[in-house]
Amino acid sequence: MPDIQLPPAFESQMLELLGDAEFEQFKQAINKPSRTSIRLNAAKPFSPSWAKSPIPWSQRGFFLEERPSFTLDPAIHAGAYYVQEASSMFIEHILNSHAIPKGVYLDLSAAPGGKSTLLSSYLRNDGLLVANEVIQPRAQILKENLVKWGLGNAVVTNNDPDHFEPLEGFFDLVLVDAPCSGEGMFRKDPQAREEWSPDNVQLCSARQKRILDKAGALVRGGGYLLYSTCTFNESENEDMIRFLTEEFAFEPVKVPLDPTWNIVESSVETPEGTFFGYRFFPHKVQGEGFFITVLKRPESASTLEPGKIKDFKHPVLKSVSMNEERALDAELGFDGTGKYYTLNDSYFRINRDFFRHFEKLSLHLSLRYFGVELGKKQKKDWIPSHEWALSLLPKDQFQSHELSTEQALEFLRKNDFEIEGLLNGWVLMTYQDLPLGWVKNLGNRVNNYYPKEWRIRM
Ligand SMILES: C[S@@+](CC[C@H](N)C(=O)[O-])C[C@H]1O[C@@H](n2cnc3c(N)ncnc32)[C@H](O)[C@@H]1O
Repeated sequence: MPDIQLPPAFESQMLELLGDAEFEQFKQAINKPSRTSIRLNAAKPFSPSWAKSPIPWSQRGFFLEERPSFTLDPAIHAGAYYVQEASSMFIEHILNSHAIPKGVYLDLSAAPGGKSTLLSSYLRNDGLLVANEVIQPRAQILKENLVKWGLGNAVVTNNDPDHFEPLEGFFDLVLVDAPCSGEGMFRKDPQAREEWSPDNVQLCSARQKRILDKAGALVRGGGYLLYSTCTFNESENEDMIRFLTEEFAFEPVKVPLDPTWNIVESSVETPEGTFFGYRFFPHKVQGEGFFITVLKRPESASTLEPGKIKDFKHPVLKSVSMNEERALDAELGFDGTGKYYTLNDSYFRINRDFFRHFEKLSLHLSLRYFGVELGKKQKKDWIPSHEWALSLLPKDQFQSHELSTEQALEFLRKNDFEIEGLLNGWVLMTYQDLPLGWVKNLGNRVNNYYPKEWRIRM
């Protein structure tokens, strides 16, 4: 493979940042293939034999020896793991090392959803994640990935950062994983190299300021802002720390590092004190280029409580009466911790602890998905949704059937295939005990209900 050609202006920039000797190591590193890594979903037990080398700053992240054909592994379609670049998993270490309080989190630039699945796992039942993506088709992919992850604690929205203005001071944590010039992706992504220019860096930096100008105000008193990019230059990184501290009251947060991790800490002096950034260089860590900083809003900063909405009125969402909720819990074998809504005759469930937050959000944002969609009711029968199949919610009233790898792949291709010994009705298909979706046995034939738009084509 010929050496990767780098834009000359980028070479000068990196030489300045790293010095001669280290720049040589950097060039050598980006000419080597990147290492594939995955993060397991703790809520969906699965221990592949091929996940042996742990990523030091992550409890569930593993490097793989080679890149398998993920599409042909049914477990990935069941949400048992997510393919994620190792440096990004550092967010897990930030959350755990500071025991950052759970609550209502916002991932403002969330698609395709790697960091949202991480935040969703951290929050479990003690929080609500708003995963937002401004570009509509990307919001769809984000929804799909969170549905597969299955924790039911996320709301997917499709909004511009400007639309969040009525929610200033509402979030316990805001993550801005900003669109950037992508210098850290040069090894993996030739397009990032072709599109790079000093002018583009300045354009990205101006856009990041516009995003942060909104995002900074969304964090409640005592809450946290995480800002990250996959680029190395200071204009898109340290300059954003300066900008945030000029525009808003923030306190610095230092992240404890193990020196063997080789993550490079930078410091930024401001009138508010010394702030910190963390850089991942491919010649120092086994991951792609990444930068992240953590800032904390002072306790005295303004906070927006969700308040009590007396009569929840929404153009398309309807809340379900208490009586019907009790009946649903009894019928479905749920534990009573959920609150239900209907949308186009389909039932949705969210964690009751956060329903006030959810209702407030729903009045300001463009919802693409929330909680778990359960499906529709026809008289006494349920037409269960695919989302319910992939969620952690009980599905005890349905029979289930374990598939072999070949059968699971046929199911995921949405092909018809022979299954012996099924009772009539809805049957949950599982692979290594992980739910994959539904079939309906009509007696004379079995219909495959895997969503058409998700089917695999290999
Ligand atoms: C680095 S990617 C996010 C990756 C994602 N956080 C993950 O871990 O999977 C940046 C995202 O920002 C979105 N974006 C683009 N322009 C934006 C803007 N003006 N405001 C907010 N987000 C924007 C892009 O569509 C893209 O999905």
